[in-house]
Amino acid sequence: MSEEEKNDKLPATGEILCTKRHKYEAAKLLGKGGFGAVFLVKREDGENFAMKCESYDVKKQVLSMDCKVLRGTFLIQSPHFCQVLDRGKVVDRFRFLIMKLVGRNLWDLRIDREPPKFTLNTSLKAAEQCLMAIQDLHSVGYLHRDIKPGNFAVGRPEANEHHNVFMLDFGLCRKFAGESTDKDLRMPRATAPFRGTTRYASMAALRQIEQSRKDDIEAWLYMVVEWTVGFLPWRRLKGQDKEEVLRWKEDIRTGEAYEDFMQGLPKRQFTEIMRYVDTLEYHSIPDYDYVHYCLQHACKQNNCGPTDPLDWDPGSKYHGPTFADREKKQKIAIAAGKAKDTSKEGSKEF
Ligand SMILES: Nc1ncnc2c1ncn2[C@@H]1O[C@H](COP(=O)(O)OP(=O)(O)OP(=O)(O)O)[C@@H](O)[C@H]1O
Repeated sequence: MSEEEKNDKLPATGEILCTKRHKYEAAKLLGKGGFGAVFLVKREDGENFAMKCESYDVKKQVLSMDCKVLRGTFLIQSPHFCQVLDRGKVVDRFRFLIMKLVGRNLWDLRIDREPPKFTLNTSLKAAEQCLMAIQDLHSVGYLHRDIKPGNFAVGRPEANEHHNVFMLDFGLCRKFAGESTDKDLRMPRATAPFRGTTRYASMAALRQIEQSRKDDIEAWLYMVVEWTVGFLPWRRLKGQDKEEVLRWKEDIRTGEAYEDFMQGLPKRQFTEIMRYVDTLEYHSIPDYDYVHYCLQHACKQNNCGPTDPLDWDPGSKYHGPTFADREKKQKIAIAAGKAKDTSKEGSKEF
């Protein structure tokens, strides 16, 4: 099937899509995949949203996974996920969901810089938010399995959300908690087909071993290193070069390759994170607080202040969500007896 045939079922710019509640006009294509696309849409009241659509031709439906995951993260009121506001379908063509519109993704934001890297302050602050997003996703029982900079975006400046990082694209998510009432961890499969992006994939994923929470953290680490240094040593290798990328990832753990890899990074804290991640096993519950503590330590050692500005908003004090805010909010909610301590759910029950 040609690209055109694959996509001719998707909406055209200017097309009007109706749900039971609203009408939306497809205004602009924001991103396109094999059997799906994301559009900027305008609601009849003039408000802008993002519409993610999936063609009926798709072999494996993933839009329902986006929905399930985003319902879970909405229930815990995580600030790192877009709320789904509406959904619908155009029979025989595509299904769609309407969600909060966010801004630029963290791949594009880095690539546009000269040299293409973030300041250490920005890398560490974005790293903290992405870690919280991963922790929230795990707390509702899902693994992401495709942690990469293109799957994180900042909010829109018009909405004053550009200090907030959002996680996107749940098409490769997998529920790691069993369906039984005691929420046991699912049994790992003997081998698991590769899911993810070679450049950021964990060593276990590249070896086709069933992924678990630690693998999202390992991928997060490669992403943060790329932001900070501007590249990863295996940047020239392609998606199909899995064995070579795996060899690189093994090599950077010792000797000369380790020393080179740590160039330009807060060496002590990044070594601690890498060594810590390497101690984790399939069943391990990552100690997110410990990883966060290492990031905080890296900030302090390098004079990155809590309100130092982000690279994409150099004129304003940083006001994005932090670990400290989250703990404060939880304490207030728990004290008021209004909320369950869901952030720790993963660690207690799974
Ligand atoms: N809520 C949103 N607001 C604005 N832009 C978005 C939103 N969701 C996704 N996008 C943009 O559309 C692109 C594709 O989105 P997403 O990753 O969810 O879809 P996909 O079809 O699975 O894409 P891919 O195959 O590239 O991962 C993203 O990189 C992002 O730039």
